[in-house]
Amino acid sequence: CVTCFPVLYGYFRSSCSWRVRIAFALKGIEYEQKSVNLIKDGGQQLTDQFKAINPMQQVPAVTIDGITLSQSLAIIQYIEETRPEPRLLPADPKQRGQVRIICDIIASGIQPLQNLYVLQKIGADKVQWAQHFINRGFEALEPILKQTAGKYCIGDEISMADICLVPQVYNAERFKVDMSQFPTIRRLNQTLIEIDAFKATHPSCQPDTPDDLQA
Ligand SMILES: O=C(O)/C=C\C(=O)CC(=O)CC(=O)O
Repeated sequence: CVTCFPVLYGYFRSSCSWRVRIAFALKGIEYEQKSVNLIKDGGQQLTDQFKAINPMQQVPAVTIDGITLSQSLAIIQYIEETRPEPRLLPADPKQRGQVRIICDIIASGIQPLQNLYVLQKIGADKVQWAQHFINRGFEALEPILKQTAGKYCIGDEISMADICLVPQVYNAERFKVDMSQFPTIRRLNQTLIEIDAFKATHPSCQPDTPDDLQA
């Protein structure tokens, strides 16, 4: 359907689903949410029905403009290219490069190593494992952000870097990472989390958030 609202297949505390919710919110795009419960029934993402939507059997996936997209950054880039206002990538190519460093460190270098699938596969202590990879990534992000940040990750304009950072800090807090080691990341997160598009899309207030985790 080309005329109806985009549909986001996601899960309240999937950090990658949250990235897409923030992007929709920042751009003021109305969308419908369909919950894919990653825990219930052994994981609804593993059903044949969902596999037809995303063969990687992960959230998020989005149907929009008559096509189905998966992979949060691909989704956000599509939204950016088709609904350019307000922009989520700076005009300056150097700053765009910096945005992409932050996004890639998080989306390739941290989150995939601490996601549910990996934690379920490894025999090791889940919390220690997750902490290790989040710490390793944040140790790289901290000095980079110290150089690039203004009010937000890259200067004073919200970008895809901020969209990736906040949900990753949420995961860090979930895994009890000591955030006092990362003052720049912590400061940016505190600023961003007060902005409507980040607040309204928080895992604690989604349609599929369980009652005991509701804010
Ligand atoms: O524990 C659960 O309830 C299930 C999964 C998640 O929240 C999401 C992840 O696996 C990690 C992530 O999104 O970064």
